[in-house]
Amino acid sequence: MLQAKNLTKEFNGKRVLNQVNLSVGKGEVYCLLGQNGAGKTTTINIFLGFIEPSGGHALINNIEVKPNQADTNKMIAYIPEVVQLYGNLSGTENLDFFSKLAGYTYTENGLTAFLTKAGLQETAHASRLSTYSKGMRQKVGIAIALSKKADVIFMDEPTSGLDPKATAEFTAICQELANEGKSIFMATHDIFNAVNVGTRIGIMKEGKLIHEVETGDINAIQLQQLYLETI
Ligand SMILES: Nc1ncnc2c1ncn2[C@@H]1O[C@H](COP(=O)(O)OP(=O)(O)OP(=O)(O)O)[C@@H](O)[C@H]1O
Repeated sequence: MLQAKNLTKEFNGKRVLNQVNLSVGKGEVYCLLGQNGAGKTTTINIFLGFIEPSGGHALINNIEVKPNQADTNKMIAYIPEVVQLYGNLSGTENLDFFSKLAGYTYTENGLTAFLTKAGLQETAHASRLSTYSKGMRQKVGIAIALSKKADVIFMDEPTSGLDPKATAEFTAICQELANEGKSIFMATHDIFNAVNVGTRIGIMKEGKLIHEVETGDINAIQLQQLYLETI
């Protein structure tokens, strides 16, 4: 579903991604760890078509990603650390707006179903976004991803600043999405959550993917040790 082949990026002659190879299949959750500046967001930005690689290939469903390319853009969704929504619109109205922007129109019931599936309690659907917590905003972000029928969901530090309950809810939703066949690619600093939600974990250092481990093979303490030895 998602593949990086020798992905390389330079900014002003400085190499920030160096021959990165990775793949995320249907139903997999890939968690990418690495220090600040390791290259995690740059990797995501190439897949989102925000920036062009200097070398190598980024593929979604075997189609090469190019900036502003509708083909791959319609297969993906992006959930940033803080989901940007309209504060004076409700959850339902935001979802209606953003799903229409992606070319989909749903009935009120359809919108409600996406929000509920994303874990947003029904009493909040009609409330203005300005009253939502960070975790609730992310649920609207997930509902938008579902409404776009995205195959691949990119997330950048999605659990940063979430309380443990919101993190656990978020993890459960990610697992459900993966069970339904979505591919999830997540940049994170949260080692514990990576072990909980990930099927595979990558550790990046200075633009290179140094380690890849299957989560079945490692616990959080071991992963923390490997991370500290690596970075
Ligand atoms: N537009 C840009 N122009 C120049 N340098 C950039 C640009 N974007 C990123 N970089 C540099 O590329 C490197 C990788 O940055 P990136 O944001 O991908 O790291 P990261 O692993 O996501 O870090 P963080 O955990 O802080 O989000 C850093 O040295 C950063 O300064």
